[in-house]
Amino acid sequence: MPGAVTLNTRKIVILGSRSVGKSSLVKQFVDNHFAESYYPTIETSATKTIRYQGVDYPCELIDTAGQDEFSQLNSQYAIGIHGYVLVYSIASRKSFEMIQIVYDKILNYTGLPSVPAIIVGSKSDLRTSRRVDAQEGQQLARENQAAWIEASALQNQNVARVFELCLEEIEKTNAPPPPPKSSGCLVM
Ligand SMILES: Nc1nc2c(ncn2[C@@H]2O[C@H](COP(=O)(O)OP(=O)(O)OP(=O)(O)O)[C@@H](O)[C@H]2O)c(=O)[nH]1
Repeated sequence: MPGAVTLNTRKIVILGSRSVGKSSLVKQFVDNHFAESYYPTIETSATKTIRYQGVDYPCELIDTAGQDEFSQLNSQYAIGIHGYVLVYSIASRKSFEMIQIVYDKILNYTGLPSVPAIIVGSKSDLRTSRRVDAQEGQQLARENQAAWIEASALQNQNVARVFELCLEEIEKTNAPPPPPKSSGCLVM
């Protein structure tokens, strides 16, 4: 049933500064379409099924308005959310610096030590205007136990990977802990 909420439904929120390409990533992923024109988002939601380890997960992708350091995190983006796509533009240091601020707001709101997340360096096609090195993105992700990738909605590069990796982060957290290692010694 289209749009039905099932046990497998996962809610993913896309956050980041204004104009970093959040809507463009979602549009490219869901509709295979890229628009040059810029319309600031208020909030939209789209659904697409993503497969992970042979299981289909209908994912609700919640595309948000751009944040700045003064924006308050809407409670809707903290409660009942399974995973986060945190987007900066590789051509904007300010948008990169916003990632930690937004991530900390999520932790603050949820009271959790970490949440399933992927940090995305968007507009990777803008090579000559690059202001954030790949290594910096990777390090930020490591520090926050998040995944990381660079993507271009314009060139449709790594766009599907963004959402697949986010789902992977979510399901890693949901996975039961591995069985304890056998010591080779059985205590009866
Ligand atoms: N070169 C390039 N431009 C992009 C890319 N993705 C988005 N853009 C452009 O960047 C501008 C902003 O894109 P949006 O997707 O609307 O950005 P947003 O983050 O949703 O913006 P807000 O709704 O204000 O938060 C638009 O003019 C897009 O065409 C990309 O991968 N490469």
